[in-house]
Amino acid sequence: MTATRGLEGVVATTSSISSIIDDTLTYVGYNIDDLAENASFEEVIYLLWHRKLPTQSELEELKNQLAENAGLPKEVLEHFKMYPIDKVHPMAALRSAVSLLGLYDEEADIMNTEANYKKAIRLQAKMPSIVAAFARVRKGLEPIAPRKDLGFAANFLYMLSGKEPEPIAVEAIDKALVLHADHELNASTFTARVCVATLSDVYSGITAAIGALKGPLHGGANEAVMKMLTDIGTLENVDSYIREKLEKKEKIMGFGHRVYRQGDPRAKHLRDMSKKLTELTGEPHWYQMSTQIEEIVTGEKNLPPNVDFYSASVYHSLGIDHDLFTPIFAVSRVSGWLAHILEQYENNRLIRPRADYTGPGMQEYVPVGLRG
Ligand SMILES: CC(=O)SCCNC(=O)CCNC(=O)[C@H](O)C(C)(C)COP(=O)(O)OP(=O)(O)OC[C@H]1O[C@@H](n2cnc3c(N)ncnc32)[C@H](O)[C@@H]1OP(=O)(O)O
Ligand SMILES: O=C([O-])CC(=O)C(=O)O
Repeated sequence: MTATRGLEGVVATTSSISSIIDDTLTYVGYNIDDLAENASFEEVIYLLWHRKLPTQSELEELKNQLAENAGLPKEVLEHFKMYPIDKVHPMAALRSAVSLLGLYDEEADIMNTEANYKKAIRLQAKMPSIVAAFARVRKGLEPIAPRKDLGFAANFLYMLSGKEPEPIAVEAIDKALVLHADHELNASTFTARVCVATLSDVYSGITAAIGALKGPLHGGANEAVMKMLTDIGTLENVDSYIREKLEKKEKIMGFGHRVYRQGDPRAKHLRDMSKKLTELTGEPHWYQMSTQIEEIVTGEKNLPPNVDFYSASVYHSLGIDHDLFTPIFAVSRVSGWLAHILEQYENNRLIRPRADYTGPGMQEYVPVGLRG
């Protein structure tokens, strides 16, 4: 048995949800460029869960279901107040809150297709409410109840700030949600599938996936990119900062990808948004620094930016706290995780690979008193 490090190139399942072929990303056969330009996030959720775009009435029904289910049980809101709130990362709070939600869902362990679909709606609906509520509670502010008349992206921004968001902010968040919704068998989606393949419940699968997304080699990279931009500070510092990191063989966050070779097709949409939004906020240096970093890293290492790179300056320009960047990724990606969880249940087999053992050979047990 020979191990493939990081399971690179290993095909671990079939799936009809999204594909990456020759650096082209599609959701159910629709090119991500087409969806980013034209589809709303709610349409994408429907697409991932039903493998078809919704009719107008199907879309309205989904939007109503999401709006109806966006409220949080008071126990979850109360729980936030018990956290050491100034030390807790919002991804850890989200992970704990989703796990807690499972305790208050009477259908949590009912495993039929209908009950699982209803849980998918509830989780998708409540994720932005959790992120927004935690973001406010930690600042000593009251959580804001979701509004039924707002779309998914607008409601999220409204719950964060308490103000009706500008159309340009809604458009940017909606597009970011579309771009992050699914991505074949990435680490967090694989985690979700491994978890539920034991026939564990949906809440366990999503809790596990949030844990996997949190790491800086995956979803956590967007926050790390903003930290790097902040550390660099000025355009003049970019060159020396990046070249020094490369010389020390340190990774530049937001670059590289396990699957894409020529580049991540999502990055250009975020780059365009970053340019537009940073100009609008009067802080074009974030975009300029980012393009300068891209030039050096592609030139020196031939590594193109991934989805996390330009999303950092996009979210920053929308006034979002930097440690909420990865939770926003989760608010979107939960749609993909749920699609994969439902797909796994439909055709389940336990996921259990092997390990190439590298420890010592057979040893004789020695009682503790006789050990040297
Ligand atoms: C939504 C997402 O999850 S997108 C990915 C988000 N993560 C990041 O942006 C973190 C930075 N990027 C990385 O760490 C990697 O490119 C990953 C994790 C995305 C992919 O990792 P892998 O396919 O395992 O590649 P691996 O880490 O083995 O790197 C291969 C080589 O490229 C180099 N490399 C890869 N990414 C980078 C980077 N961002 N900066 C500098 N060098 C890099 C590695 O140092 C390694 O070089 P070596 O062969 O000389 O040792
Ligand atoms: O596919 C991956 O390995 C990581 C990624 O880009 C994503 O999850 O969006």
